[in-house]
Amino acid sequence: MTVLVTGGAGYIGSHAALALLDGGRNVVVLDNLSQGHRWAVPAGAAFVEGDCGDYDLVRRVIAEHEVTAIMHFAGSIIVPDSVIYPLEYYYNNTVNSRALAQAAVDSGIRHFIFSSTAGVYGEPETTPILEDFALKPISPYGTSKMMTEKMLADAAIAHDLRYVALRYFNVAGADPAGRSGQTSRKATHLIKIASQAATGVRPKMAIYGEDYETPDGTCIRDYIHVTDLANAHVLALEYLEKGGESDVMNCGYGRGFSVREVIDAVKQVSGVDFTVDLAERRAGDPAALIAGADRIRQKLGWKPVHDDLTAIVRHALDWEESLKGREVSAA
Ligand SMILES: NC(=O)c1ccc[n+]([C@@H]2O[C@H](COP(=O)([O-])OP(=O)(O)OC[C@H]3O[C@@H](n4cnc5c(N)ncnc54)[C@H](O)[C@@H]3O)[C@@H](O)[C@H]2O)c1
Ligand SMILES: O=c1ccn([C@@H]2O[C@H](COP(=O)(O)OP(=O)(O)O[C@H]3O[C@H](CO)[C@H](O)[C@H](O)[C@H]3O)[C@@H](O)[C@H]2O)c(=O)[nH]1
Repeated sequence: MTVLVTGGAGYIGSHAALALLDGGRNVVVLDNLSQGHRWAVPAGAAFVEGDCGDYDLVRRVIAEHEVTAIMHFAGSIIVPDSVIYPLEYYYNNTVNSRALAQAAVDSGIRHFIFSSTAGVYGEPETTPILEDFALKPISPYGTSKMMTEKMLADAAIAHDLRYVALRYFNVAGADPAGRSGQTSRKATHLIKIASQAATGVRPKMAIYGEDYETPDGTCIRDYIHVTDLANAHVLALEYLEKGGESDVMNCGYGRGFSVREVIDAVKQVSGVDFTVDLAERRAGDPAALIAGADRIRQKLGWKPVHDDLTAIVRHALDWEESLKGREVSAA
């Protein structure tokens, strides 16, 4: 019994692989290393370099490793890039997911966990955001994920496959034991950028807009620690194995912090007063995104243990320091 983790050389997938291994499961990682790093694959996991959209390869990996479940993290993740290169995003996130799902169904895989995003909701009129809100993505990235969710829903009706799509809010932090963290070659996420500014990897950073309708004028997001998120995946798999129905679930804590509060926390924890410029609003940023987070707690019994901005920032900073000297571009 082995779990196939696509994208397990990347940020969230490597943490999920660690959580699975910590729980005593066998893991095989399939990653094409387009963004991830071979060294980020946890030591106890088998590794296959290749594409999750390669149907024959996936069938072979499933057979050779006796895979019984799939966690699908592989994908392209940068929202503004998806606006510039939409067809590449639909290819990597939707077309390749279709091939993976086909290989899963044809191989008799019955349990599938999918990395979705709060981006499927677009700009909701009210917050917190519940799972049954209308899906109105405003980027090709969000649409590519929504399409994969729909494919899985239809496949689950037609075939002996059940799935959980986890809609992540803002993922941040790093493994508390320092075994993995955010290593993406092209950093865009706020806590990663601020950690790079605090550790001298970048000279300064900017706040994208201070004129939103929020208490301090900057955007509010629901930051979830990557280790709590990884554990949610393990619980989602156990839920399916116990016979749970296919479902979609938000992954967030149900509270938010503003961009300014996050930057203040990074400055406070690091003790570094790095330069912060004020820049124009970034296109497509909703003012506030907070998860309605009851469903995942009720259905999976998920109990987060790192719901603490200081801890999230501390772990992100520790990871950023540990990256110095490794082969990772800061761009
Ligand atoms: N980071 C976030 O805040 C966030 C938020 C919502 C959803 N997600 C989703 O979570 C998943 C993981 O994101 P991440 O932050 O760990 O990104 P990441 O870039 O660190 O990891 C993605 C991994 O997938 C690999 N990959 C990409 N395309 C592949 C393919 N076709 N075949 C095999 N491997 C491939 C990359 O090499 C990389 O190792 C993605 O699907 C992303 O859309 C992330
Ligand atoms: O250098 C920076 C980077 C970010 N921000 C701001 O910080 C906030 C958070 O931005 P991120 O880029 O960290 O995250 P997003 O909210 O844009 O998007 C992330 O969270 C979404 C859900 O909330 C989706 O899950 C999406 O896939 C994921 O990338 C935004 O207001 C952004 O404008 C800055 O001010 N300066």
